[in-house]
Amino acid sequence: MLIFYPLNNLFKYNKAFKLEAGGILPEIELAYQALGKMNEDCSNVVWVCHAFTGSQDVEDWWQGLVGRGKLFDPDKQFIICVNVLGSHYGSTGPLSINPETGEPYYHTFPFITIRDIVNSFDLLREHLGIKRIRTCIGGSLGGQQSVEWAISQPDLIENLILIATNAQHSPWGIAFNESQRMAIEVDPTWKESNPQAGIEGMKAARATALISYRNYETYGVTQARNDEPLGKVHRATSYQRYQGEKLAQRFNAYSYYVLSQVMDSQDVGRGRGGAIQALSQIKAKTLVMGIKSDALFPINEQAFLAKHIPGATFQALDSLYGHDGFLIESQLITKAIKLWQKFVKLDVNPMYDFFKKLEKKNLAIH
Ligand SMILES: CC(=O)SCCNC(=O)CCNC(=O)[C@H](O)C(C)(C)COP(=O)(O)OP(=O)(O)OC[C@H]1O[C@@H](n2cnc3c(N)ncnc32)[C@H](O)[C@@H]1OP(=O)(O)O
Ligand SMILES: N[C@@H](CCO)C(=O)O
Repeated sequence: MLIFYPLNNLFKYNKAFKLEAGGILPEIELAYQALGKMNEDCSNVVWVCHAFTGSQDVEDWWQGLVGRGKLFDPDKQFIICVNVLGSHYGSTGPLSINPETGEPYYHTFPFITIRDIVNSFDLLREHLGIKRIRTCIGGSLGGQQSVEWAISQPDLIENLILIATNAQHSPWGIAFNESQRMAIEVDPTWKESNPQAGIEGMKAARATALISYRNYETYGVTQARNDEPLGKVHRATSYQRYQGEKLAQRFNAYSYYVLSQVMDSQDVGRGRGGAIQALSQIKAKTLVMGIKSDALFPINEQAFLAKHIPGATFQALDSLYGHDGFLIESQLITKAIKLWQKFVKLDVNPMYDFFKKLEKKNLAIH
C-alpha cells in the first residue's frame, strides 16, 4: 500500500506550464509547507529545497535543522518547502490526473528538468508575494535547485547554502541513475498503468542507490558481518532489502523514474556558455558544503561550485555516512552555517586566499 502524504497548502496554477524540453503540463499544483510568519519586508524568508525522495515536510526530514530552537526556527523565520513537480507528496506528478484525458499521467508524464522545478517555485513565490529570499538552502537534488535559482534570478536570493550538490550531474551519477531505471524497467508490472507498477523494480533501484548514498566504510561499521552461519542472511543483505521495502511504503516507481531524470538534467551551463560562466552570475553570499566521504556527489564537485561562485565559502565535512550525511549530520551542518554567518557579517571570506593558492599551484581538492 502506498501511503499518501497529507497536503498542507496547495497552490494551483491553472494555465499551461511550459517545460524546458518542449512539453507542456496543462496545469500544475504544488503542495507546500510554510512555517512561521513572513516579515513585511520578507527579511526572514528561508526557502528549503528538498532532495530526491524528500517532501515538503521539512520539519520531519530535517528535524535537526528546522524546528523550534533549531537553526531555522519558525518562531523567528518564515520557512517554506515545496514538494517538487514529479514527486509523490501532493504536487503534480505521474499519479496526478491529466486534465486533458481525465486519467492519471502514469507513463505519459512529461520529461521535466531542474529548471522546470525552479520555474514552478517562482510562480508560487510570486503568488505568496515573496520579493526576496533571505536564505535558500538545499542538499543533493535540493542543492541543484538552489544553485539553479540563484543563477536564473541573481537578485532574488541573499544567502545561498549548497550541500553535497553539483553544477552539472556527472556521468558517474547518471550511470547510477540509469542502472536504477533499468531495475524498474525489468519489473514486468512496469508496463502496466496503476500506482503499484514497477514497485518491485523500485525496491531494487533504492537498494542500488543506497550503495551510492553511503560507502564502503558506512557499511563496514553499520552492517558489519556477524559470524552469520553459511547460508544465513548477512546484515547487509537484510538491510538492502529492508531499505527497498521501506521506500515502497511511501513512494511510487513513476516518480522515482522521473526524478532520477530530473537529477541527470542538472547542467547550470546549458545555454549559458558553460557552468563557469553561469556560476559567475551568482550574486548571493554563498556557503558550499561537501562531505568528504560522498561517493555520489564527490567533494570536488562542491569545490568547483565554491571556486566559481564569486566570493563563496567552502566547508568540507567529515561524516561516516557519505552522501546521506547531508540529511544526517545536522549538528555539523548547523555549526558550519553558524560559523559562516559570522564571516558573512564581518564580510570576510575564509576560503578566498585558499582557492587563490590552489589555483596558483594547480592543485585539486581531494
Ligand atoms: C513521509 C516521509 O517519509 S517524507 C520523506 C522523508 N524522507 C526523506 O526526506 C528522504 C530522505 N531521508 C532518507 O533518505 C533517510 O531517512 C535517511 C538517510 C535520513 C536516514 O536513513 P534511514 O534508513 O532512516 O537510516 P539507516 O540507514 O540507519 O536505516 C535505519 C533503518 O534500517 C533498519 N535496519 C538497519 N540495519 C538493518 C539490517 N541489517 N536489516 C534490516 N533492517 C535494518 C533499521 O531498523 C531502521 O529501520 P526504520 O527506519 O524502520 O527504523
Ligand atoms: N536519501 C536521499 C538521497 C538523495 O539525495 C533521498 O532519498 O532523497
